[in-house]
Amino acid sequence: MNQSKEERILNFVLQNAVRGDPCSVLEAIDKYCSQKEWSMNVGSEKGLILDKVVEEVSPSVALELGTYCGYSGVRIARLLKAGARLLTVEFNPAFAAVAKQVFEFAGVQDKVKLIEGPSDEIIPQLKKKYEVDTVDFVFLDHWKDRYKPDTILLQECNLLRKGSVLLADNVIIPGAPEFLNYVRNNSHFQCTNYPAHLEYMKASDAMEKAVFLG
Ligand SMILES: O=C(NCCO)c1cc(-c2ccc(F)cc2)cc(O)c1O
Ligand SMILES: [Mg+2]
Repeated sequence: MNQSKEERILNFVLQNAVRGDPCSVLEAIDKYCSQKEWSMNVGSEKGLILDKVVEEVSPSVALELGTYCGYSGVRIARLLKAGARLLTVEFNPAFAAVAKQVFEFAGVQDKVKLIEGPSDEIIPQLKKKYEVDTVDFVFLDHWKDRYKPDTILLQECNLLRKGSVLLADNVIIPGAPEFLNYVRNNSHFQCTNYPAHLEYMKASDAMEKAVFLG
């Protein structure tokens, strides 16, 4: 049966990266997706913005919505302090299967809990089923029309605390206009825009940071 693009990316990692070396996994994915097949990983330019925000927040509990092949999950997990953890949510089972193997190859599997299913079902389970009190950092990179409803749901489930940081990918391409309007016109969020480019392309994109003020 023909391989999927995501399986081709995984195989390139297995053959070109170094087991247990997260940076080599990121480099391999960026090399494959810039030279062979474009794919929707956050990439190295926006990845540096992600790194800086994660280092600034130094989260004990990080949440990622939209795992895909695990590229941003590896980026986040490699920066977590001892004992900190990343919960990452992926709706697509085929993507989740690839991401699981990427996390294991990178050696970050002990810091990462990969949860398969729709974010609107999983978010309300985080406290009781996944033993979360509040989340310190959220990376939004899933379906763009889910950014706003899931931000509201996180608040309704009391998962945000004063200072919780949301970082959203793709607020220009594909775009998340409802989310941008929501957080930018909401007195409970302090927003910052980070202009960049679409991964592996010249087109403009941006990330938006929204700090919850409580
Ligand atoms: O849909 C996305 N993510 C959720 C997947 O479950 C996504 C899409 C794109 C993109 C696609 C097609 C195009 F033409 C331009 C951008 C980029 C991204 O970074 C993304 O995260
Ligand atoms: Mg994205």
